[in-house]
Amino acid sequence: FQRVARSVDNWPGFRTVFSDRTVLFPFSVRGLSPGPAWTINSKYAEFARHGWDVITGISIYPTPQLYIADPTLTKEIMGARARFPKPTSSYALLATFGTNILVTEGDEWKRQRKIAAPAFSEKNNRLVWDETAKVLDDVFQNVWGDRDVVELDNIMDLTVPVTLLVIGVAGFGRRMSWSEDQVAPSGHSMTFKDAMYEVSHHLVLKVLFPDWLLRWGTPAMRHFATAHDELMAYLHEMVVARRAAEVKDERFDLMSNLLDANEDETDSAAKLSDSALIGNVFLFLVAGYETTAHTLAFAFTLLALHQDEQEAFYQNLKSVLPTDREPTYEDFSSLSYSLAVMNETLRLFPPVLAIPKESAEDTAFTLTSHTGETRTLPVPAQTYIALCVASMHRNPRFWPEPDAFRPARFLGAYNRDAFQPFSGGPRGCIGRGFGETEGVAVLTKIVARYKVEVREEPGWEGETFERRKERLLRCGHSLTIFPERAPLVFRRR
Ligand code: HEM
Repeated sequence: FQRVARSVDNWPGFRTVFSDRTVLFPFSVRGLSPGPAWTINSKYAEFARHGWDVITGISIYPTPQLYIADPTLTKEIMGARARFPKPTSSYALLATFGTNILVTEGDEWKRQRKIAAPAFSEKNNRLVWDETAKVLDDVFQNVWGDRDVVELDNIMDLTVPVTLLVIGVAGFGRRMSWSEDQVAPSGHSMTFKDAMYEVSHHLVLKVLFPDWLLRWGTPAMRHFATAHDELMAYLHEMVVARRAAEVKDERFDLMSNLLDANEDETDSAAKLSDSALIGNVFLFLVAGYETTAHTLAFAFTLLALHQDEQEAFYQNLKSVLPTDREPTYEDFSSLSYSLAVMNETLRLFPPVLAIPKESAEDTAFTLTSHTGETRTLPVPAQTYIALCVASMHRNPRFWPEPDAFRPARFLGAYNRDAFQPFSGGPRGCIGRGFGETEGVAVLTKIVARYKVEVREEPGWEGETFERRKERLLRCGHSLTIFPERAPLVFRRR
């Protein structure tokens, strides 16, 4: 412990038994562990307390950890892939369906990214918009019908199914409707939607328990094991069906694009194996819906809490779409307010709280403290580095009133390096366009039609605004963070 602390020159930070990465101790207990979600729970406070935008973590791990909330250093590390590669073990649980672009590094990552990148094309973004619009029209007409007031026990009951339906069709060419997909098709014991939801929400079980225990354990474990098998079977079927299709009609969903790019690869050594194809398809599925579903859930909750901000957003939508015309993909560039609402939500609640990197070699950073002191921090090889975007997004040096919800701050100039919900550099999010297109389409179409409010519930009368905000925005944590329970009302305008 002393040796590890000395290796980083006793730089201030956490001194705990467990680190925030210890899966078997995922709690925040003073002196024992900061807990896995400390960056969102304490926001910027730990950095403010120590007076530096870089702090350390010394624990039972044999190597130190660095936590960074400084934009310039964050950008430098994201841009230098060879010096600061990804510790691929951090994402071991996302490799359970096969190797993929997120869990690889070096030449293997390059090979996979080359084949995966063309899938995220402009044509795919257009498809995302059109399909999102269709899913929402189905909800408006067939699920909410002519009701003027729709009450939801939890906003996730809307955003999760919508984003699953969108990734189903724009990711895999599998069109489903809200009500049709309630019954499992023959040969399956679970619907695709349910299998996907269960697996991504409880993926951590796969790391904690061996397969035999999952199959014979508690009902919850067995349910997870079944969902895992079902999802694997669905993914195989989808790849096989697409391969076997006699006529390959022009399709722009991610999976078709990925399979086409793999078949077009002339260098057979560069082609992806079946396992890598399934692994990437699974990754697109998880990365493609959960991040966006959770961001939209926070966005609607924030809009419901901040009626004045919602009104400003709505007035802007009326000016962009004056004749109550339905928005189309061509409107995307005019819908900068919708993107600003999404960005402000991503600033306050970035789904990926911290981006993991490690130092490939011994190096050092020269840093300046909040009081102007300059010091050099030695960084030994194999130091684990967490780019704490959730804390950086609340750093008051770059974000005035950092805890306030103010979408308009994204309409003017802002420090782009201090806003990294999608990471950046060569390993930045490949699905950013997909996520932004879907997010803007959902926010625009719903807020143009419905006013969103917090549902009044018995037992909470007389609650202060601060208390209500705290209750509705309390975070749960699966692969990404989400609002634990936010009951909202959608009122027809
Ligand atoms: C709000 C939406 C989204 C957010 C905030 C987000 C965030 C991120 C972040 C932070 C990373 C970097 C992770 C790391 O380096 O450890 C990442 C990578 C990735 N994302 Fe996203 N993402 C979003 C939507 C999507 C969507 C819709 C897809 C696909 C349909 C997607 C696919 C991927 C893939 C494949 C990678 C790995 C890229 C690589 O390592 O080369 N993401 N995303």
